[in-house]
Amino acid sequence: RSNEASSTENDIFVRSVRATSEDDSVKKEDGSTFRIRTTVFFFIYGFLVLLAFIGFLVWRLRRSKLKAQNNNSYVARFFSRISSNTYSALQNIYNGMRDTGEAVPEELRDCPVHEQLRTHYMPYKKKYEISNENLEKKKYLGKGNFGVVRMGLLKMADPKTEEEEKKRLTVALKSAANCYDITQTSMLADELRLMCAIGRFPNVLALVGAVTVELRRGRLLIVTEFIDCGDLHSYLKVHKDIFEDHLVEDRNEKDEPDSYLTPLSAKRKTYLYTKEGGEQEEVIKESLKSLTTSDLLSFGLQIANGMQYLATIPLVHRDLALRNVLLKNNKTVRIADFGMARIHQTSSYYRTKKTKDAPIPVRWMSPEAVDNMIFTQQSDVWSYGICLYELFTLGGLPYPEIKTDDVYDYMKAGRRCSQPEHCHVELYNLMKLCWNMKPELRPTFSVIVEYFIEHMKNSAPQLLDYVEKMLKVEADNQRQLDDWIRTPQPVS
Ligand SMILES: Nc1ncnc2c1ncn2[C@@H]1O[C@H](COP(=O)(O)OP(=O)(O)OP(=O)(O)O)[C@@H](O)[C@H]1O
Repeated sequence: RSNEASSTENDIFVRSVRATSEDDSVKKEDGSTFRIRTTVFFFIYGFLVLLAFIGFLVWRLRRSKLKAQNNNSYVARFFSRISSNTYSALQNIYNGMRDTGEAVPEELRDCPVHEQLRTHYMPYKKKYEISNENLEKKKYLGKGNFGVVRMGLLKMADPKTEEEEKKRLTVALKSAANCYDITQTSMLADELRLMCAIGRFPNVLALVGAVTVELRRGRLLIVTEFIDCGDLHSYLKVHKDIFEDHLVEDRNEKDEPDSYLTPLSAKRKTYLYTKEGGEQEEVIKESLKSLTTSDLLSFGLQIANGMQYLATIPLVHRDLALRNVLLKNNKTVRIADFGMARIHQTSSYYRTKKTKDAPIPVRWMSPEAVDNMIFTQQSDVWSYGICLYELFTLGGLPYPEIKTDDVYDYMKAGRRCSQPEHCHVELYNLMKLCWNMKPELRPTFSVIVEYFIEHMKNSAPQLLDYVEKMLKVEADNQRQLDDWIRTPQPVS
């Protein structure tokens, strides 16, 4: 039995050995199948990756070929569309803008800048050049007589830190509506030279820089600060319904003359800055959803302030109207649009535009400017008086009851716009001074600013302080624009 038992154990042993060797051979078989499968898998995978890579290379190659073709056809289109005359005209504009380094001759120094524009003494300053790569074009903002304006983002030219690298400045980009139109490009180039000469001032739209490298191909871009709330005229019209009149009968000084400047005026009014309980009101709410007489007063002073600066250059604006004054969300304003179309008034371009689509704005123009199209600081002062009328009627049309064709005869006959409802009599008196038939008897912008300051010192001193503070902040902001265009200095 013991022999039987041991033979059974041997059998089991032999079986188990046989089984183990069978398992091994199965495992070996499995292993090699696995290896074959893996190799095939990697081979197919690698082949697919290779195919994809080749596909990508072919795509890149075709794309760059297409691009080159497009560029060539753009250049071909450009050269086929422009005649050699146009090309040399663009070359002339380009040359005319360059700084020759010559000093302005004595006799030209006090000439209005529009005169100086005809010479090469008012050059484009190279420090304003911006690399196209640092600009990103954004949405369309509007179109003027000869230019198209878009919003853009500007990258710092020479960022010093990671934070500066990421920063972007929102700007406005102005280009010619049709870059093959020599008149438009030349107006744009003149506007750029003019803006270089104007420099920076809180109530005047500031130049940030320009892209001029492709000017000989008709491409010129003026980069200005972005003023976010549109033009002042539209703002007043839209916000008419929320307007609050701060002008009240003066209850405190009944025995005093009606006005310190015009003692015989019928009404004595002052601006109210206290609530019922005697609590002090904010002079101006920064929110655009609030519009009061104080805001109108502040806008009037700011426009006069900007015009006073332009007059010192000396620059005649020629198209001063609230539609050409831009508003920022902190309620500061910028005079924009320096009347380039008017300088080119002799060109047929100007005439077709102004007679067909944009008639001469006779309601804003002084009689002598309508008569002979001669613009001076005094004709700007007349237009400023009209701006005051627009302000205090909340965007009302000057001479509303008169047809455009009859306006000239109406003002020639000595008739003027009537006193707006929300306007202090002293400010209406100022308007009438601006509308003197004799240009030499109208106040200068310096006198207008002084008049305003005097008026505010007497009736709204808090407001005067407030406006002065706002303008200091704006001057600082404009100074910082240089940081965006400052290019890396070569290491000495
Ligand atoms: N710096 C800016 N910031 C924000 N918007 C602007 C700026 N400049 C212009 N715009 C917008 O673009 C529009 C067109 O401006 P642009 O100065 O070209 O034309 P315009 O004043 O209507 O006409 P023109 O210069 O031909 O007399 C303006 O009405 C304004 O709404």
